[in-house]
Amino acid sequence: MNYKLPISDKLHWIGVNDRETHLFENFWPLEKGVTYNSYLVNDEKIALIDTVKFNKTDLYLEKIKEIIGEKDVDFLVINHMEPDHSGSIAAVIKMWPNVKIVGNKKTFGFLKGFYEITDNLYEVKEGDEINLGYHNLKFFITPMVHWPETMMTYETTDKILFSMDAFGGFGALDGGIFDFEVNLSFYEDEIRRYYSNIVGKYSPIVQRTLQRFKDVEISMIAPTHGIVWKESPSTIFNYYDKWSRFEAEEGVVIVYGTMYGNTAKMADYLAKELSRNGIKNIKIFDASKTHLSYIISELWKYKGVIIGSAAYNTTVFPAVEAVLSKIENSGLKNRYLGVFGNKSWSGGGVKTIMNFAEKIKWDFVASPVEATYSPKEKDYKELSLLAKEMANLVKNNPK
Ligand SMILES: Cc1cc2nc3c(=O)[nH]c(=O)nc-3n(C[C@H](O)[C@H](O)[C@H](O)COP(=O)(O)O)c2cc1C
Repeated sequence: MNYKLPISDKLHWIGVNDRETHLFENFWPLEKGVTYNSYLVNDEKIALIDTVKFNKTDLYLEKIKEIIGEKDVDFLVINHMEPDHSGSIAAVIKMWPNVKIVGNKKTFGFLKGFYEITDNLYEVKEGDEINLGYHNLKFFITPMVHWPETMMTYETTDKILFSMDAFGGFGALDGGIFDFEVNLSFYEDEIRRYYSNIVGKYSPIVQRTLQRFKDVEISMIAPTHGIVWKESPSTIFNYYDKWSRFEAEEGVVIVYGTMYGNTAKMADYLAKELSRNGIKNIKIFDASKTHLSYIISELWKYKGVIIGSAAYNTTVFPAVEAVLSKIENSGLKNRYLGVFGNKSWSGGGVKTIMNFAEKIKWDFVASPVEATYSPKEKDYKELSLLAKEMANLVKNNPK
């Protein structure tokens, strides 16, 4: 069986699709799977760039042998030690015991910690190069994008950036591996879901890292998940630039938690009023129904956010609490925030969201609207005001 899928003369994509795993990092839904991308440089010297998760090791080794036959692997470059990429390192060493393990100082702490691997280490520092023949690898140390040991490998002859998790996304590859071979809208959404949930917390560092690459010519971006950007690497580079600056589009996301539907009624009313005020991109999410990763992804896209909750044991509804906690942890900035909710006695939902609002320091819009038992005429009037003010702000003030 021929697994070869060259991406240029001597360079092969030897990634694998994983459609069995339900949850990435045992938390993020993988409705359409994920890839673990690895690359093989079959030059005078042979190098692997990153490996794959342990559940795909056999297939991975088979792919390498299919291309290099009985030859030896000279270098294994480890851009990132997260186990979905480092999970086959031990198997590679077992198969090709002379392989030199290329990483930075921090990489080797992880390598010993996870796998007790301490031999044949080849340490690289910022700007170091390894010549393989035609291809030449240069290393950029990029700590905290999104782990301490992360680095990127730049191939200087053909100007290819092996960017590890940066620029990657969820979604298995169903045939095409390049940007020009696939329906991009699906992958772009999944790249934003990946960015916002996995990398987004480190946005200020991502932004500084992007600046370092501003003057580096890049003809292809080859990440460790998802598609390879060959036709238009600037597209994904510009998305990352925008997302890491928290720049957002005109639109409003409404997230709510409800038990018996009264808070949902308020959410629908808000959406109708936003629409009446000219907002076209309105996304409503029941926090119990939609996994928070999809909600966070939309929050990263749109300027306006309205969060509502029924009171629940003196606090906010649990599914909304999870969203608030994730937003706070992600460090998302520069959004407009409206708040609403429902109670039958002490309240607690709106109060908890207001505490969150104080901490998060987004621009607060109108007064919070809290109904009792169910929304009444007075509450609807207040919701109309909130929607109107939100619509004006997101339409007129770029974020
Ligand atoms: C398990 C549970 C806990 C609740 N805790 C509170 C509470 O602490 N304070 C309060 O005012 N209402 C509380 N309520 C009442 C609801 O918040 C209230 O009836 C609200 O109108 C429900 O909105 P919903 O129809 O959107 O679910 C609780 C209801 C349930 C079922």
